[in-house]
This record gives sequence, structure tokens and C-alpha cells, in this order.
Amino acid sequence: MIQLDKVSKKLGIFELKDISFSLPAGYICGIAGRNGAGKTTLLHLLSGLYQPDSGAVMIFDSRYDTQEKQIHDSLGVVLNEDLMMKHLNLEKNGDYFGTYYSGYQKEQLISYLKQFGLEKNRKFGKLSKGEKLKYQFAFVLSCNPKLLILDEPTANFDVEFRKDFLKLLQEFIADGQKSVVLATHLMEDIDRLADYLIYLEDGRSIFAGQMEDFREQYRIVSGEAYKIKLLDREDIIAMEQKKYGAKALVRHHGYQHYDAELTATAPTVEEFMYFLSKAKTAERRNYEKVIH
Ligand SMILES: Nc1ncnc2c1ncn2[C@@H]1O[C@H](COP(=O)(O)OP(=O)(O)OP(=O)(O)O)[C@@H](O)[C@H]1O
Repeated sequence: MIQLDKVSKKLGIFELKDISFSLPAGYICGIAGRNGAGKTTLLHLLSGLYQPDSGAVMIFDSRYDTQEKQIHDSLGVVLNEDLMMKHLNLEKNGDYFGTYYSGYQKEQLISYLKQFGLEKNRKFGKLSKGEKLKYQFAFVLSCNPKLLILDEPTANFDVEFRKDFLKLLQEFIADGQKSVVLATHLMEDIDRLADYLIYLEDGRSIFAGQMEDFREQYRIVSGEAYKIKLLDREDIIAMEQKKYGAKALVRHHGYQHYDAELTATAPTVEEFMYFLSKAKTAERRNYEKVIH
């Protein structure tokens, strides 16, 4: 469904570099990383809003430079910018933008509007941030896309709708024919939903692949600090010492055995991010020490 081959894109001083990844049909992929890591840039490349400087982006086995219209027809994109007509009501927005998608079904839009508690006669410009996102989500679903690309969709949703929304995503992929790519700061959504993960840091992918492999490749090891330090130094990404013991993110190898007094569990994406930030801060401090 998605194939990225060594994709790079420069934006000013920022560069998204050498991203390779593939996502088959029937899965949800989460994109995670701190502010400015490159998540939105990657989504723009996937949606055809940016062309890569080098490498190839293939969606449904097609390339944007030759088969853009074909790709767009099966793509449902919800980015943070609202691209609808502010002065038109929700039904009319559907009538207008629906003409660009062969799969658009008005009855479906009306039914989603009811389900999401949005009145079809309201003007799009009068909706709140969260309602605008809800509407755009309802609209793209009514176009029957094969791939959903969503940037930070749940940040403005209330708790109840967030639950419904995550359920809808799971239903969307349930027939094994469709996929979702979702960039978010809500790591628990990724931990709960995603089958694939792209973790970005400063434009590089630290991990890109199946969640199962992610959970296989890293461990959170807890116990006495000196026992953790006996592990291969190269494998310890970051360690945190507390009064009653220590905790570290370590690279895990299939053959690795840990001291019986240490506990080793697969990390959540949230823990992974926490320890990577710690490693980054330590790296920065060391750098400052060297140059001062
Ligand atoms: N048009 C542009 N010109 C120059 N730099 C840009 C442009 N768009 C984005 N950037 C820079 O690229 C970097 C990555 O931005 P991007 O929006 O992809 O990050 P992000 O991971 O989505 O961040 P956030 O979590 O804050 O939304 C940032 O440093 C940003 O300032």
C-alpha cells in the first residue's frame, strides 16, 4: 500500500533523510517523534503535497509524478489546516468537494454527521477546532478511501469522541483492504492501535517497521544500577537512577539474558520516547562540556 525508498526532503535547514518503509494493506501505522522531528513533513510527502528531493514514494504501487489523480481518488487526508469552504454549510461542502472523489457518497456523509453530532446546516466556518476535524474526518470517510492519512487528529477531540474515533479506525481496516497512517503525540494511541511504527528524531528514522519488531528490539531494564551497568555499554541507550534503583532503555538481542534480579520488559512507545529524550539531553550536555 505504501512503499518509501530512501526518501529525503530538505526544508530550509531541516532535512528528512533516507526514510525507507513499507506498509501493507490492513494495518495502522503510527508516526511518533518530538516537536519538529519531521512527522508532518513525512505526511505531506505521503499525501503528494511535497515531492521528495531524492528517493521514491509509492502509494498503491503508483507514483505521484505520473499517477497523481489515481492516487488522490483513493486517499483520505486530514491535516491540521482546514481546507473546507468556510461560508458553505456542511452538506454543501460535501456536495462541492465530493465532486473530486469518485467514491463520494452523500448519504454516507449525512449518516456520519448524525453519528458525530454535527448539524448538516451549520456553516463550516462556525465550527470549533475539534468539530472541524470531526467534519473533515466524516467527509473523507464518505469518499470511501483505501488509505487514511491523519495528522494529530485526536488532539482536539473530547474523551468520548476520541474513543469512538479510534474504534472507527479499527473498523476501517478490518476488511484487510485499507490502511491508516496517523501522526500523533498521544503515544498511548500508538501503543494501543498501531501495528507499524515510524519513530522520527531530527528528520531521521530511529525505527521504521512492525510494532512486534520494535517490542523485540528494545527492553526497559529495571533493578540495581551496577547490575544494569554490567550490560554492554553500547546497548544502554539511556539510564535513569532513582533512590531505590535504576531503569534503562537498552537494545535487546535475541540471545540476551539478564541478571535474575533485573526485570526486563518490552517498552511502550511512550517509555521509548522518554528515554531517547534523556539520551539526547545527556548528549547535548557532553557536547557543551567539550566545547566550553
Ligand atoms: N516550509 C518550511 N520551510 C522551512 N522549514 C520548515 C518548513 N516546514 C517545516 N519546517 C521545519 O521542518 C521541521 C520539521 O517540521 P514538521 O512539521 O515536519 O515536524 P513535526 O514532527 O510534525 O512537529 P510537531 O510535532 O511540532 O507538529 C521543523 O523544524 C520545521 O520548522
